[in-house]
Amino acid sequence: MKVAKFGGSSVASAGQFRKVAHIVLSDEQRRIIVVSAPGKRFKEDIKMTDLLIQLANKVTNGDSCDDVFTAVMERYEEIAEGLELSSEIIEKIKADLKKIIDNYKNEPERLMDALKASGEDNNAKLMAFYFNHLGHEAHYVNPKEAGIFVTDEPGNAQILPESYEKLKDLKKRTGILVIPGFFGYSKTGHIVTFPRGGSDITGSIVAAGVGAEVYENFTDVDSIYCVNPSIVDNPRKLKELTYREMRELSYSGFSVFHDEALEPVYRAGIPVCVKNTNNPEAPGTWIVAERDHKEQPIAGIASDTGFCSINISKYLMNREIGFGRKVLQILEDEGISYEHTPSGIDNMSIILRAAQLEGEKEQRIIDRIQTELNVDDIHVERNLALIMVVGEGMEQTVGVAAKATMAFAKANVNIEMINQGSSEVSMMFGVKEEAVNRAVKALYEVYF
Ligand SMILES: Nc1ncnc2c1ncn2[C@@H]1O[C@H](COP(=O)(O)OP(=O)(O)O)[C@@H](O)[C@H]1O
Ligand SMILES: N[C@@H](CC(=O)OP(=O)(O)O)C(=O)O
Repeated sequence: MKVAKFGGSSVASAGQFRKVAHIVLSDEQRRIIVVSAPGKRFKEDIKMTDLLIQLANKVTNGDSCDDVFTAVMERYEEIAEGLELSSEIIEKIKADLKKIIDNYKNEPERLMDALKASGEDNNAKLMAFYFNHLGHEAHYVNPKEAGIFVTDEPGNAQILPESYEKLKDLKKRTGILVIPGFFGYSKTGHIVTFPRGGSDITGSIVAAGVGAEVYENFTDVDSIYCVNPSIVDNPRKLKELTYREMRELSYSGFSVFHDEALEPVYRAGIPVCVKNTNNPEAPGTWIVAERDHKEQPIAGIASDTGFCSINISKYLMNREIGFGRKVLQILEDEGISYEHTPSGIDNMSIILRAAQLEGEKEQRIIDRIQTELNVDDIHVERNLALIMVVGEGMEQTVGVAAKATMAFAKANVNIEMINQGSSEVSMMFGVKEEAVNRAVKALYEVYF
């Protein structure tokens, strides 16, 4: 049995629905499919999830929301009409949306999650309806019925382990099962969404639950490339990646696959195949436990912007037992997660996503570190980008770092910080945001 997830771009229009049906029906092992909400049809288009977020915000703020409601409905109408489906399904979707707004209009967090989830939920209903219309047995399966139980953290759900036992029952069912991605149910029965891009997570959970032979992740590119194709034209395609490599790369900027989607399939030993809905004949990229890395020690280069660094100096910091813990405790008190903490004898830097450090919070943290730890200097450096060079062969290959520093020098990029050694498969470089694409291109030249 195969579990196939179709991303937003794969289910964005009637034409894309047809391609999905063709792919699913061409292999009888593709028994369970997970769908996202309609994604972008063209570059400037708005994803359904973003429309639904706008809708939730308007309802919460008491603003008129007729325009966004209409825009949401138009997306489904366009798909249903293009597939020549009866209007009955559209009426159901409209009624469902109205009910959500009515039920949760005074609970902003629940409203947001329920509306976000409705994007995938209604698309799954539409997809199952389409298969039926084509004369095939297909069933929409709600995540509660499937057994996807999650923590009650709105917008940030995590799977509860007991889900896996219940998910096994899906194997007994007949026909094509269509499950909406992106959300599960809390133990108290509330809809809770995964982080953005989380339909990949649903697909992985379902694949692990039913012990699928493969988890196929259908998207809009022929493969995973060794570098983001919007930075380098026509980069090298990757045939294979290990789970470890993919986790590091997706966490650090390869948005094609969600980093949290690897854990369930990794634990269950299920290979992932990333494929293109628009070109299903292409072999795609396999994510597996091990790969032969002799020929290609470096798998990829990922990058992301929007980081900052809290730089702290204190003379004799090295003698002060517990200094690092106290700094991190202050961040924990403020609910802040950090990425890296490079340190020297009298210095420590904490690198984190800049969006977490805004307004009063920033000042409060600086004041606390200053007064409670009596530091000599503390300042925040903004506009940082992180670049991650990732590869299983990195440890056994001499000169990986040297190649990178040479490439940076040639491209006139100043390295703000380096972190190597804590992960066996990656090396991190911090650079100024304005230099990041130049730096990535230079790295691509030396490694590929
Ligand atoms: N290294 C990479 N390899 C392939 N695609 C990448 C990479 N890094 C970023 N991407 C982007 O990921 C996109 C696919 O992911 P996403 O937009 O989430 O698709 P979907 O609509 O299938 O969920 C690609 O169109 C591409 O722009
Ligand atoms: N629709 C959700 C979840 C998701 O996974 O979407 P996509 O498959 O388009 O990345 C989002 O936009 O975040």
